[in-house]
Amino acid sequence: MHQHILKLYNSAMKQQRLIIGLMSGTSLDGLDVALCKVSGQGMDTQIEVLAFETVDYDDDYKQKIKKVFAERSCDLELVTLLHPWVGTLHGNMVNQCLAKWNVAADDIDAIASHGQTIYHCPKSQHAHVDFKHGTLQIGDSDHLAVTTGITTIGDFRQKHIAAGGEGAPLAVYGDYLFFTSGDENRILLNMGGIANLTYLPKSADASAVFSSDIGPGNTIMDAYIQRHFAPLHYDKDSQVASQGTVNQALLTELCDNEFFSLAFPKTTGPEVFNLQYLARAQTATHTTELSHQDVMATLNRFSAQVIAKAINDCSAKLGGVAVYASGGGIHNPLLMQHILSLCPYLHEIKNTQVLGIDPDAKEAVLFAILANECLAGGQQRFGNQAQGIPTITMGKISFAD
Ligand SMILES: Nc1ncnc2c1ncn2[C@@H]1O[C@H](COP(=O)(O)OP(=O)(O)OP(=O)(O)O)[C@@H](O)[C@H]1O
Ligand SMILES: CC(=O)N[C@H]1[C@@H]2OC[C@@H](O2)[C@@H](O)[C@@H]1O[C@H](C)C(=O)O
Repeated sequence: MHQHILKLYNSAMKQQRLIIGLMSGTSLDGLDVALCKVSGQGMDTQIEVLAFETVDYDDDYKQKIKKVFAERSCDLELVTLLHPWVGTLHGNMVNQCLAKWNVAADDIDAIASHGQTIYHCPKSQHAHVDFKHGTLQIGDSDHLAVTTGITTIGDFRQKHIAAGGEGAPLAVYGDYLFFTSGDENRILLNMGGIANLTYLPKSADASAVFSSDIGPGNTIMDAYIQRHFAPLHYDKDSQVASQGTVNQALLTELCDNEFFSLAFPKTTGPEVFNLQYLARAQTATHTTELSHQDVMATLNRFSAQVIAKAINDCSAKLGGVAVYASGGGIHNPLLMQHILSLCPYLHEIKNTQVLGIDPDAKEAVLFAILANECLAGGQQRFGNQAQGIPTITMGKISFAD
């Protein structure tokens, strides 16, 4: 037997595994690195986050990725070069975290790497009749494995598409295994660049569970701030949006997109919700002269409105519901205030910290759970295919040498 297969077998047989979950999201703010102690599998999965760090990207990374990110036309040579470059960079960032945490690479069973999405095009968002869903993450796992010396499981989304899903969101797999509660109906809400939610009835009925993207979380707000308030990357503590007034005509136009009338589950990305989307809405409503503060106030309300509508649609099915939020949007006070005001039956929106998971680490942890399933799971049946949750093992395995 090859030594790597033997080591994998031994990892799979352990009571507890150390898995590093990595997420590099659509906001391009940094690489989320979560060192997780994982035991069990399926509905018995237990996770403890031993250490978490967001390793910030420098301007060089952001500039390079932005040249290809969500672009229909771009330099194919650059894409080819970025694929190994991002993998090696992520590997170096993991090494940096391990040194800081004083943890040896040999003690880690696996890295679970999401990679960097550069283009996402579900069937609903492209016009090619010959093609179905597609999504592309760069940062090849072989480069991470060789750079860190740690077996790396990556490229999770392709199997989802191969098995009939749209490639996203994958949150449902981890959310269902880890956050389902027999005591209450739950919505797990993540507000990153794109917002998504997972619907978890307390019945734990797998056929009723689903995850769906909702629409923009921070992505258009971030892009607007980067365009008009550089070098700021985002509207820290809603400082800009709080100074403006919502423009109702623009808000109505922004909400007028067929994505919002598609049934759950569905997926989207910054390929649709971007500055061009905003510019078209401003032109249509003759609001191109609005102040930056008013535009930001309107964008903030827009995100809140689509998120609140999704929560309201789910809670109408679930009855009483508790919402647990994660992702950078929880740090945007105006956004949180708007969402609460649009869901009057909610007394509060908690965050996943009360369930034991740092809300900024949650997506990285989800990929650690997927890697754990790849290694030691595989017995869990998920809900029905129609809900976009095929029962599959995700992730490709890269060895260190
Ligand atoms: N203090 C803050 N005030 C306002 N917004 C904030 C604050 N901190 C973080 N954010 C927002 O959160 C964003 C980062 O969120 P997060 O890291 O969850 O996104 P992501 O994981 O890259 O996206 P996705 O989940 O779509 O892949 C920032 O770009 C910013 O918009
Ligand atoms: C294609 C892609 O990378 N999508 C991300 C993005 O960020 C949030 C939302 O859009 C979600 O669909 C997904 O990530 C999470 C982790 C998911 O798959 O559940």
